[in-house]
Amino acid sequence: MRTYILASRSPRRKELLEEMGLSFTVVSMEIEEHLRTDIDLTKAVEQLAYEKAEAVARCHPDSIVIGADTVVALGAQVFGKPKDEMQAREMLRALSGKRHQVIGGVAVLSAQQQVTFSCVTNVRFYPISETEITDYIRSGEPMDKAGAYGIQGLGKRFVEGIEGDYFNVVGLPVSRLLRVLAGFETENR
Ligand SMILES: Cc1cn([C@H]2C[C@H](O)[C@@H](COP(=O)(O)OP(=O)(O)OP(=O)(O)O)O2)c(=O)[nH]c1=O
Repeated sequence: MRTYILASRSPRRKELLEEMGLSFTVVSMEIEEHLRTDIDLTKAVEQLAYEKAEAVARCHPDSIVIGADTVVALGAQVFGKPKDEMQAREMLRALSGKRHQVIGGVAVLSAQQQVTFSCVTNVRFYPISETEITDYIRSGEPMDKAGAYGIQGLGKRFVEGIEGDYFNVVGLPVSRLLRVLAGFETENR
């Protein structure tokens, strides 16, 4: 039986996988996250997930390594994690009253097999006032999250509606991932 490694520092991804009863360790490598703009956005996000997983898989060839990446797309604009509070404010202003896509890329790698996939969830925000934005930034919640919000936290107050996988927004499309992992299990038998 192979061991699983989650190649991510995200506490949300760890929690989501733990809730599913998967036994795994966390090993993450610092990689330079560069989102390609010459390919389709979903493919570029998958590629980042792949790079995160591959950096760890190289040192752990006997494990099944899971990498993930999440970005927020508003038309042609793509938001990762805000660099500072000013950028968080700009992202929240842009998302206010609009519908955006949360794109999650996932890569699962073993020595024998590599699967990458992406998941898109539509999220619509109510209009958000400057005061709400200021209060929200003061909470500290936006700073380590793509699009500067956390749907699972105080950020839920902005959400008018959602279409698609909620858990993809939180950081990991767990149900699809478990199905992919089941394929790796079969391969191991
Ligand atoms: C939109 C949204 C994102 N997020 C989080 C999920 C991810 O942790 C983060 C996006 O940043 P990522 O760069 O995808 O991941 P990370 O830096 O947290 O972790 P690692 O690269 O080590 O895997 O935003 C939420 O927690 N809630 C939300 O509603």
